[in-house]
Order: sequence, then C-alpha cells, then structure tokens
Amino acid sequence: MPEQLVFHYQKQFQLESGASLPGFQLAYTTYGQLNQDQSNVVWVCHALTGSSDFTDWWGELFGEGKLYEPADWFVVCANTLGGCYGSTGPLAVNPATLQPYYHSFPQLTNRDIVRAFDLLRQDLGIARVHTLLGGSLGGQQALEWAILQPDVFGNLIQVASNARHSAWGIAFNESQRMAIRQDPTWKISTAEAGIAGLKTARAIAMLSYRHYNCYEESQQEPGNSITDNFRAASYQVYQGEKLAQRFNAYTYWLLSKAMDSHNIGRDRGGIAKALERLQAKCLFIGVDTDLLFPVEEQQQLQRLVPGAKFALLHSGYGHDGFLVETAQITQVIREFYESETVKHIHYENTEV
Ligand SMILES: CC(=O)SCCNC(=O)CCNC(=O)[C@H](O)C(C)(C)COP(=O)(O)OP(=O)(O)OC[C@H]1O[C@@H](n2cnc3c(N)ncnc32)[C@H](O)[C@@H]1OP(=O)(O)O
Ligand SMILES: N[C@@H](CCO)C(=O)O
Repeated sequence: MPEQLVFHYQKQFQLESGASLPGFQLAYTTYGQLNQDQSNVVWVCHALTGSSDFTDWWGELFGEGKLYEPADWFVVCANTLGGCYGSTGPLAVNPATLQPYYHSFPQLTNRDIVRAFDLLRQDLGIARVHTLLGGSLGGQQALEWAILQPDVFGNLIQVASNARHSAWGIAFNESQRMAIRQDPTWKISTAEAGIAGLKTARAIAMLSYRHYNCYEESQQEPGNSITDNFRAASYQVYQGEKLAQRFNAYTYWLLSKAMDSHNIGRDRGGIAKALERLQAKCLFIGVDTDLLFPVEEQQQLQRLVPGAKFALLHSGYGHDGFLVETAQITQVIREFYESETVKHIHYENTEV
C-alpha cells in the first residue's frame, strides 16, 4: 500500500526569481521498501494537475505483476511545491502575515521545484535514484533535475515532454490564464477566486491534451437534430466542473507559469550545453498524436544526448496518451532496461 507522508523544510528557500519562501512542506507518497544498497529507487514527477499518489493516475505501472512491483522497487513521488495536494502552495498560510499567500505566492520555476524535491531526497538519505520518471510538466522537472544533480540518477525516462517550453505551449497556457483573469472573482483574495475562469481554462486545455480523432470518436453527436447542448459541448463543461472540484486557480496559474519558463538551457549556455551535463541513460518517449508536446521535441532531445533512446507510443488520445497508454509505456521501458543490460554486458566483453 502506498504511504502518504509530509516533509518539512524549515529554512529560508531562495527562488530563481530572487524571492524566497520561509520554508515549505512537501506531501509525498512512497511505496515498497528501500533496499540496503539503495539500488531500487524510482522517483516519479507528476504532471500539471497530478498529486503525489502516482497509483491514482499511473496505477497501471505500479503494483503486483506490473512494471514496478512493490516487492522490488521503492517508489517516491512528491506533490510539487506550489501544488494543492498537501504541499505548500498559494492556499497555505504565509507565516509572515498569518494569512494565506493567495496571489502573493512567489513565482516558481521547474528549477526551484526540483531543488525542493532534492531536499526531500537528501532528507530520505537517498544517494542514488535508479530511475527518474516523469510525464508532461513532470517530464520537464525530471530532465531539469537530472541536469542539476547528474550524479544522482542512473536512468531518466521522460514522457511527452521537452527541453524548453514551446511558443505554442506558452500560447495555450496564456489563453487559459486569460480565462482566469476574465473571472471577476479572480481579483478577490479567497480560496475560490477565479474558479469559473479555471473551468474555462481546463476546457481550453483539453483541446491541447486530446486530438481531433479522439473527440470525433467519443463526442460525435448521435443524431442530426439541432440542439442547445451538443455532446462535445457538455463534455467541455463537465471537464471544467470536474477539475474545479479538485484544484484551485492559483496553483493552476502558478504551475502553468512554471511550465512556460521551462528552459534547461537557461544560464547554462543553451540546451545542447546543458544536456552535456547528463550522466543518466535516457529514454525519451513521445505520443504520435501529441499536439502540445509534438514528437519532434523528444526526437530532438534524443539526437542531442549521446546514446539516448526514443520510443513512440501510438494513441488516439493525443498528449493525454501519456496517462492512458500504460501497456505501451511498460513495454518500451522494459525494452529500454533490457537494452541497457545488453549494452553493459557487451562493454564488459569488449574490455575482456
Ligand atoms: C499525470 C497527471 O498528473 S494527471 C493527474 C490528475 N488527473 C487525473 O487524475 C485525471 C487523469 N485522467 C484523465 O486525464 C482522463 O481520465 C484519462 C486521460 C485517463 C482518460 O480519459 P477519458 O477516458 O476520455 O475520460 P475523461 O476523464 O476525459 O472523461 C470521462 C468523463 O467525462 C464524462 N463525459 C463523457 N462524455 C461526456 C459528455 N458528452 N458530457 C458530459 N460528460 C461527459 C464521463 O461521464 C466521465 O465522467 P467521470 O470522470 O465523472 O466518470
Ligand atoms: N491531464 C494532464 C495533462 C497535463 O499534462 C493533467 O491534468 O495533468
């Protein structure tokens, strides 16, 4: 059974922006047991609206008989700094004012977020991580972290993600924030501020997470009559309502901005130079119908990292295929591990 825990960091935490937080907490989930030589750690980074409970949204990868068996692996996932599933975020109380941060929560970057994860890793006494795995925003964080702390990670598996957020991706995110800004309640400092805007933002986002074919297959109108509530329309409304039940507009805003600023090359002499720091063996996975993180982004990464592998998932879903196509993900990760073993044996034979 996954265990839910909380890490407290009680010192000043400096952010890339120059602002700082007077400490923070991270909610995290673990599963399985850390082995004696610490060779069985898998660290998972979640996507934009995910929680630390990876068994909730990537459950097909973890469990008995699955890719990562609890008997063999020690899996850790932390809710992102700024998140709304137990980690310090905009709804947390600012100790300086004794009021929730709300709009005053400082802007974060993926580099800040993974520095916070790394403090948790150190607190857990984990010196080496066998595999760092993340999708979408979580994939951006995984890559950033593997560059920041290259000697920690043995394997990096990045799914449906990139090295620098694209102009297209930023435009989508800004369109979503425009919806939040248009909500008159966004100006008021309450937990519910901007919630109607958040619903619209999610509806816009869905168009980047899915694909034309996916909507055609699941939301085509059954008849030919004119209606005021087309199936595809009510689907959009429902997806907005559903997110509003479990998220808030502040965290959405904050993390979408963190995604916009994602650029592994910042202050490192560019992307290619930053990638030279990697020590992990890398697998970049793309989804063939992904409109938000098109496969060219993962293929570019594979070309720039010597020895890296690329795998393509086939999905009708689009970007969200990274959550759905778990059978294919299992297969390509198994093949990746096997190919690394073969390579290792080959090197040993060559040396002999
Ligand atoms: C990695 C991450 O961090 S994500 C973590 C947080 N996110 C989640 O946990 C959600 C992850 N899940 C998903 O994104 C999706 O459920 C997927 C991608 C896994 C699967 O997508 P789908 O099978 O298309 O399901 P999707 O959730 O989009 O829609 C189904 C829902 O829409 C409803 N629905 C379908 N058509 C319509 C319609 N025309 N009108 C209104 N509602 C509709 C369904 O009844 C269903 O409702 P329910 O969720 O309350 O059961
Ligand atoms: N469905 C994903 C999409 C973003 O990667 C999420 O809600 O986090």
